[in-house]
Amino acid sequence: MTSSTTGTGVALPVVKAEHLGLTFSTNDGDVVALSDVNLTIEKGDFVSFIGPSGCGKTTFLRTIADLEQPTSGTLEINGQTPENARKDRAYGYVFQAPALYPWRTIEKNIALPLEIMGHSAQQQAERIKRTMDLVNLSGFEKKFPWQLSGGMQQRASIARALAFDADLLLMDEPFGALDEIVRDHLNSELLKLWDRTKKTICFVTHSIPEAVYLSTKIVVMSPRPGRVTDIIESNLPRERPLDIRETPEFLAIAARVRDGLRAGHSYEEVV
Ligand SMILES: Nc1ncnc2c1ncn2[C@@H]1O[C@H](COP(=O)(O)OP(=O)(O)OP(=O)(O)O)[C@@H](O)[C@H]1O
Repeated sequence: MTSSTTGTGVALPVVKAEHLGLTFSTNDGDVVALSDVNLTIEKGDFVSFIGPSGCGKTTFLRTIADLEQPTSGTLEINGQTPENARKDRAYGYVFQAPALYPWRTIEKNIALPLEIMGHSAQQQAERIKRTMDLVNLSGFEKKFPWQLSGGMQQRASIARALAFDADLLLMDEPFGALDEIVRDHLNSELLKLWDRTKKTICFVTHSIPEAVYLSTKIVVMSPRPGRVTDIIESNLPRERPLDIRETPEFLAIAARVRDGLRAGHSYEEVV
């Protein structure tokens, strides 16, 4: 893996966007998905992106993952271009829907990218065991996706993304389709996993409580064109029981996120 420190040993930001813009050319004209986005994400940050539909959250994640190409500005991942970071397997990606192959067992789903990367059977088995443990799915290796609940399937997708052993995890509304109780549970598991693995996480959400509960940094975005309207640093402790959501400190951060969304004239659209 390419070094992510400068020559002087100073850690490089994991993500650095400067004046980043992305305009899609469509038959109906140009769509400005991202405009003048400036953002630095440091190693170990848990960054949530919140904003109404169409403000460019997914596009930003996809640009980090080299699935979309910026049309202006610069974007570096560990000091590299997105293309080189992708080749370096710098990130794991978790999609909104679990996207597991129904004809493969959970362990075979996790193994697939490892097979493609040429890992030996023993390496695959080790990684499958480690990541299944991390997401509390041990014992379900031989099950098929359709034999698991929605929350368990999403945990399996997280295990698959973790199996790359990348330091950066990109998560696009991974719990959006789950009911609130399952979501609470997975949020608290994800925080523990983040704490144990020291990964950097970029997390897209529509939920203010979810963003505040999870993040060290909350990026508030606004649409037409997609831009960053506020970046809120959270001073909540790293260890967060679920009832932290009732504390004045938590509510104060949530109020600031809400204000940021209102300032972008978009609050009414956020659920
Ligand atoms: N491939 C594409 N071609 C043209 N326009 C696109 C494309 N992908 C996204 N867009 C447009 O770019 C804008 C940003 O879309 P994006 O999916 O990033 O928003 P989002 O904030 O993630 O929305 P949501 O919360 O609904 O997922 C939208 O106006 C969308 O219609």
